Amino acid sequence: MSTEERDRQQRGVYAEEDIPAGELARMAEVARELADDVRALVQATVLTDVADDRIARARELIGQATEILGEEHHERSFGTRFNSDGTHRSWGNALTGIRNPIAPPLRFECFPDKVTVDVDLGGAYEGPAGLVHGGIIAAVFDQALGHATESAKVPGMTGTLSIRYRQGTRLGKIHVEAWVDRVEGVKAFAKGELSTDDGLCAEAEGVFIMPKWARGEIQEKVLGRVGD
Ligand SMILES: CCCCCCCC/C=C\CCCCCCCC(=O)SCCNC(=O)CCNC(=O)[C@H](O)C(C)(C)COP(=O)(O)OP(=O)(O)OC[C@H]1O[C@@H](n2cnc3c(N)ncnc32)[C@H](O)[C@@H]1OP(=O)(O)O
Repeated sequence: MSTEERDRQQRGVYAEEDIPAGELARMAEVARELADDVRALVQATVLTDVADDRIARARELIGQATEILGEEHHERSFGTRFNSDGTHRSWGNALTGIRNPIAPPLRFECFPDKVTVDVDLGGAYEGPAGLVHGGIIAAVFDQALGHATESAKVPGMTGTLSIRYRQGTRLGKIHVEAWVDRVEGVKAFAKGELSTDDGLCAEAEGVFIMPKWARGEIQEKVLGRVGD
């Protein structure tokens, strides 16, 4: 596939919608509840200690649920949908997506100078025994620093991300802060810190770049709207 064809396809993932606010709120509630249930299922799967016959029964039920959910579905991914009311939604996002059970999910608070997020990472996010997986920490930072750039109206895709793991992050509650350090043209340099009751656990810095294919129309849309 040529670069032009790939860029065209990538721009096409950004869909336009016209859903009334009340209907959107209802859809969000349904999506959240389903993802919460499946997240609980993931946690139960990791931690279960029941006998084989109970696992076989659970698998039967999970199979039925998967079949029902698959009756109608999006083709490949949820993408980002721009609504006529000025919001956009990325409900499939692996870290924040409200209908994605893989997402912890992260819910950011935005301040003029930074974004913050508090989340409880349970047994499904384990790396070293009892500790959060380093790749999960990197993913959380990627999203948090990315969110800081979006909040500061200089959004971009991750060009480079580096992380300094200072001490193991115990499974449980984490607090993350991220902010934009400086901007140079299409590049936003962001930084972040992750802490727990044990203190500072990891620090990150990264470069977020508005890609060539998104400069212009898509850039304007993203900058002009709020979303989840
Ligand atoms: C709708 C708009 C879409 C974009 C905005 C997103 C909206 C944000 C919305 C919501 C935020 C939510 C938060 C998201 C968080 C999650 C983020 C991720 O997981 S992103 C997935 C992982 N990252 C990738 O897959 C990137 C893959 N790489 C690329 O696409 C390109 O290589 C890209 C965009 C990084 C740069 O390519 P070029 O062609 O568009 O830009 P060129 O013109 O070559 O470079 C511009 C400048 O950047 C430097 N640069 C290029 N690549 C770099 C790199 N990897 N690291 C550092 N600098 C780099 C260059 O040297 C140049 O600098 P000089 O202007 O000359 O000073």
